[in-house]
Amino acid sequence: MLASTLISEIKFKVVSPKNYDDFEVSSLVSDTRKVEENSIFVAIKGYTVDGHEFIPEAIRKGAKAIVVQEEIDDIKGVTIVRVNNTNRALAILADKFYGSPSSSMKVIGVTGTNGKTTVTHMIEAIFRDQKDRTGLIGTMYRRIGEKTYPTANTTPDILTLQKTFAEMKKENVKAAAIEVSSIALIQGRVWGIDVDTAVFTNFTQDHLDYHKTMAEYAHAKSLLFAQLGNTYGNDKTAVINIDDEMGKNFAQDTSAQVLTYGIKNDAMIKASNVKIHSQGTDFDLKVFEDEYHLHVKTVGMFNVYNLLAAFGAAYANGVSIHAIIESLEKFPGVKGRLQLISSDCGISAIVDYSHTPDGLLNALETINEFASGDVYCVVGCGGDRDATKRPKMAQIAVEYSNHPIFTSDNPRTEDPEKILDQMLSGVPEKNVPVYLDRREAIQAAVNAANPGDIILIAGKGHEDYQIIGHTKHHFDDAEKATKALDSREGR
Ligand SMILES: CC(=O)N[C@H]1[C@@H](OP(=O)(O)OP(=O)(O)OC[C@H]2O[C@@H](n3ccc(=O)[nH]c3=O)[C@H](O)[C@@H]2O)O[C@H](CO)[C@@H](O)[C@@H]1O[C@H](C)C(=O)N[C@@H](C)C(=O)N[C@H](CCC(=O)O)C(=O)O
Ligand SMILES: Nc1ncnc2c1ncn2[C@@H]1O[C@H](COP(=O)(O)OP(=O)(O)OP(=O)(O)O)[C@@H](O)[C@H]1O
Ligand SMILES: N[C@H](CCC[C@H](N)C(=O)O)C(=O)O
Ligand SMILES: [Mg+2]
Repeated sequence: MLASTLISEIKFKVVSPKNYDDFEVSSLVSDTRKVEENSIFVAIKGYTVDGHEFIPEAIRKGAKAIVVQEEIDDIKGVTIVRVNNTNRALAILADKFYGSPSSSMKVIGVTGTNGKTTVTHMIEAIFRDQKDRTGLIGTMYRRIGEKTYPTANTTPDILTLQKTFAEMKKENVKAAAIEVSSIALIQGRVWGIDVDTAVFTNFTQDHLDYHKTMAEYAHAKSLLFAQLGNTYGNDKTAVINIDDEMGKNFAQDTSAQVLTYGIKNDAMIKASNVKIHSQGTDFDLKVFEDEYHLHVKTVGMFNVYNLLAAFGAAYANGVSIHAIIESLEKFPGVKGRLQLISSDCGISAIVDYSHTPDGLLNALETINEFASGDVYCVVGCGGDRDATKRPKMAQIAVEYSNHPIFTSDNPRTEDPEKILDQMLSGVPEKNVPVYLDRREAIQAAVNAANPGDIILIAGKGHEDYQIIGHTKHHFDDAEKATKALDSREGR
């Protein structure tokens, strides 16, 4: 594609020199480490560094045009495009450069504090069963059909995102489910993505290190719905949990058509008579006036909400009710979400990715529904993340389990002892055992438990690593739990 074709996409800009030499663009990049001959380099002001500082490097490596938001001196042989906001320019350029791939498929964006990964996997499963080629982008991976690719963020940066959609288009993907984090919404990582259906799961505390207040966090989440569709009638749909107060606001504010779901309130898609067992859940489902009964493999009230969300997304995209129900009934769950590790010694471990107060509360309430013995809870909190979650998660572990054990999650660059002290500050009157080493905490729970007891290992779910400082070490809760339970069997 010619540079002039791309540059003309940005309406409001200053280009110097005015009569620049056109060239065939080899790549569009925002990271100088990826610049090659004939790249366009977009300088982004980041949280750690300012991309404008790397302009000399970009030019050395062969960039022929630079997009900036600061005034810079002319550079011989280089076209400079100055805009008001380089993030926005990058979104416009990326969509054009990759040929607007998201417009060629159904895109379902899922946002909310908890449940995004679970709901996107449920949606993927429904469309797969329709024999549609599917795409999935989220915390665990990017997946196109059967192929998975690693990912650094829950919602990737705009270039990775557009590149992934371009690959999906090439692979003839018909429906893609994508997790949209609040941080991504604030940073404009989904600008230019043609989202057809926006799903809201729930709103509780997380990420206050980043958003500072719950109001700002809510504003971030609202953007997905505010940005959906246009001010005229359209075919976009917002699928909204109406039992959540914030959901009511989003339903009120979007110009898209709204499909509501819930259990407590009068929703278009409504579950009732929910019965939770250790191996599954039963409930009645009403879709407008029609009634159905579901027996699903996923456990817990919160998963009923996730199922309703996925149902809504598929229904909004024309999948038949019977087909959706069939897919949801056989959905096996997601790795690290209430993942059961059974053993011959009669003690069960459950690995769960609950890393927010509400997530932990839900996981423990669900386990308490079917636990016949005592409940242990091994839990820690991540470093370089919302510190105000720590005392709250500690309180929930103490209140909703018989035997809380505190340990490290991903300390990242924080001192793990300080994180544990902040957890303990939430339960000053309790004498909770503390193990800095997560493996030892899991082993201690297994050693102390009796047959019939359940051990919840919360916070890291599918993660197969522990981040200490800037280094990722191999660590897998399920693997450690299996090993500890095996050692117990041998006794
Ligand atoms: C705070 C935050 O969101 N940071 C994100 C941000 O990084 P940053 O602003 O620090 O980038 P930077 O290092 O300052 O670089 C600025 C610019 O200079 C460029 N650069 C940099 C170095 C160089 O040599 N040359 C160069 O050109 C960079 O490519 C970039 O364009 O942009 C990066 C690229 O898009 C992200 O990967 C990174 O996410 C970091 C890893 C992160 O931890 N983010 C978390 C907080 C996050 O986004 N989480 C959400 C929610 C999780 C959930 O709830 O599931 C997520 O969506 O993952
Ligand atoms: N609908 C829900 N409501 C409340 N808690 C939930 C819900 N769904 C899942 N959880 C809890 O939150 C944990 C994380 O679930 P999931 O990974 O699906 O959420 P997520 O929104 O993708 O999280 P992240 O923000 O890390 O991407 C689960 O292990 C479970 O304990
Ligand atoms: N996507 C979430 C994951 C948290 C997982 C937990 N194990 C932690 O490290 O805090 C985040 O980045 O906040
Ligand atoms: Mg997720």
